[in-house]
Amino acid sequence: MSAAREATMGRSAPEILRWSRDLVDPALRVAVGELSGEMRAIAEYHFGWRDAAGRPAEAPAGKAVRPALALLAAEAVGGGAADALPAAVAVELAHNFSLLHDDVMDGDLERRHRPTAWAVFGANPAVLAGDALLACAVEGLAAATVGATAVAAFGRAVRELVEGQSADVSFEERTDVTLAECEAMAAKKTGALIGGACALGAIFGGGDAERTARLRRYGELVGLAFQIMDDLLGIWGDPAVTGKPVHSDLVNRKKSLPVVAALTSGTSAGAALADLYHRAEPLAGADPARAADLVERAGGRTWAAVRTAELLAAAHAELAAVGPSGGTEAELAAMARLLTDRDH
Ligand SMILES: CC(C)=CCC/C(C)=C/CC/C(C)=C/COP(=O)(O)OP(=O)(O)O
Repeated sequence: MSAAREATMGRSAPEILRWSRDLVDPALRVAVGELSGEMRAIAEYHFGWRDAAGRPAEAPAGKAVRPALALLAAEAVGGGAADALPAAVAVELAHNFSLLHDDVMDGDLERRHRPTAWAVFGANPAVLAGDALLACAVEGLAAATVGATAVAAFGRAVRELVEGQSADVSFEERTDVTLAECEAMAAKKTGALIGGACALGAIFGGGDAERTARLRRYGELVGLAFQIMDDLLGIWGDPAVTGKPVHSDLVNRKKSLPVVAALTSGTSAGAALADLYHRAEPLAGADPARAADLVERAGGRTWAAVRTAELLAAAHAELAAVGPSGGTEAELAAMARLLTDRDH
């Protein structure tokens, strides 16, 4: 490890995100710059680098947690962050592919405090821009020298992400979703790419199969806890901070984890929530606020806190078994805390 790197050990999670962004942003812009015409305009709008008219902008960007985890995972196995740049760029491109598609599928009009890309450019162009980002990610990985293992890890993460999204969509039509099914869905929809970011970082950092698998597992566990937090924000998040409408998941009757925990709680509040969720008419007026209250009273929020603590403990055990080099164990632990205790 370089002397410069040794001097930066023990950083806070916000410092890590800033460090990662400084490293990754230029490479991400180059990758997106490979796109042409409308695909590029949409991608640059979505990333916050341009406005809808194509003028340079500095709109609120995503948190970029996946690239930071990829860089830290490379360091955890004794490699350099710079070695893992292609991994960091690939996972951020794949993440944004999924957001572009997700907004179309959900009909969401706002993301990161701005109109969604599809609301500005149309659904078909936004879907294609997402596809183009995914293709860029594969191109970038293929151009790096680590070979088939990295491409396979990336393919697995994206396949599981899509499988998770498919399960999520299928839940919309069901009234009997179990908590175990919901967790399995979230583990794929969100855990797989966060686990994939850690695995890819480890591969690019020269990690062996065992440490790579442990870092993947760490990411999957943290990713599931991250989704639980995301679900809490979808119910109780402050729209001014999240950049999403108030009670967004409840308005759409999303079967998020705290909601399914409440629905399957066997409590009278859970039964009242089921009546509200499963009736024919959409939630309107005071319904979403009432649903939020019922989730709370049925124990959905308490379940989320207990499960998050369990997942973090399991994640830290994986991390300890990796025996990360330098101070990366503390830094990965700091990232896990930031991901699961956040307001946006
Ligand atoms: C195939 C397909 C359409 C899949 C959709 C999968 C999907 C949208 C999963 C949700 C994952 C998630 C918590 C996103 C927010 O990430 P974040 O908080 O890191 O977002 P940011 O980049 O805005 O910070």
